[in-house]
Amino acid sequence: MTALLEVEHVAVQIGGLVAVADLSFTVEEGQVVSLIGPNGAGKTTAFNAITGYMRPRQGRIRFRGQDLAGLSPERIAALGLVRSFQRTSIFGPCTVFENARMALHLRGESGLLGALLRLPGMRREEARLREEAFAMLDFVGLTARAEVTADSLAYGEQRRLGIALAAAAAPQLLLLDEPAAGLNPSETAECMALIRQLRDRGTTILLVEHDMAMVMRISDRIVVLNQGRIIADGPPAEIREDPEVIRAYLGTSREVPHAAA
Ligand SMILES: Nc1ncnc2c1ncn2[C@@H]1O[C@H](COP(=O)(O)OP(=O)(O)OP(=O)(O)O)[C@@H](O)[C@H]1O
Repeated sequence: MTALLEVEHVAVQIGGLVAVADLSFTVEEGQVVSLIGPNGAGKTTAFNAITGYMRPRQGRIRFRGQDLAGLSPERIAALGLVRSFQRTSIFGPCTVFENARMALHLRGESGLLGALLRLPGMRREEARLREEAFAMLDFVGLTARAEVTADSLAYGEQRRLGIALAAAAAPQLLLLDEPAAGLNPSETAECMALIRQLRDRGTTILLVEHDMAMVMRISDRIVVLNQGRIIADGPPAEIREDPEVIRAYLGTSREVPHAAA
């Protein structure tokens, strides 16, 4: 069976610097795959290449068998490959509910313009979107916060809303860039539960994350990058014991870190 995402010998250059030297890995449908590595390893660059924000100098990226070369980020998102950003894409002055509803509109089913003009038939559509927006907020545990402005949410709540907004597009593959960054342990646990729920609903997840405890617990597979190259690819139990991974993270020390980096 073809993998959902196939990355083959991808290299990305930024100015004179080779940010990703030779990257090959696959993501199978239904899995949570984590891309990890020390600072500057090339993880964000890999995300940028996969989602069309940067053009690889060489190599091939295929999603559901389709070559993504030359496609814009919007086109790639429309194919079902969506990313969330390290800084969330929520709109602070709007309410949490309005953010959710906007994300559903942007998914493009009803058309924002039609909704704004309140064309005939749009009322029923609007009621359906409203219901769906509340279902989405319920899914991420933010129903009670629906009417507050997004910028008054606690940090962990903002991150959950950010994931919900990316998930609103009902992507087949969701790329999450450090979803647990800055979260406390209980917020991290909530974030992890949310990722599992998304996976259980049929969304495949590719994750960049520094919190190793989370990565070890949530991943089906871990791909380890160091200086733009893959040094290991396997299940968590294998990665934890891999001598090259241990060296990359800790120099001569013995263990891959368990706590947040
Ligand atoms: N806009 C840029 N201009 C110049 N160099 C860049 C730029 N973005 C990334 N780099 C360089 O490319 C390499 C890979 O960076 P990248 O951000 O992909 O790493 P990362 O693994 O995501 O790191 P981190 O964990 O710190 O986010 C690094 O050497 C970095 O300094």
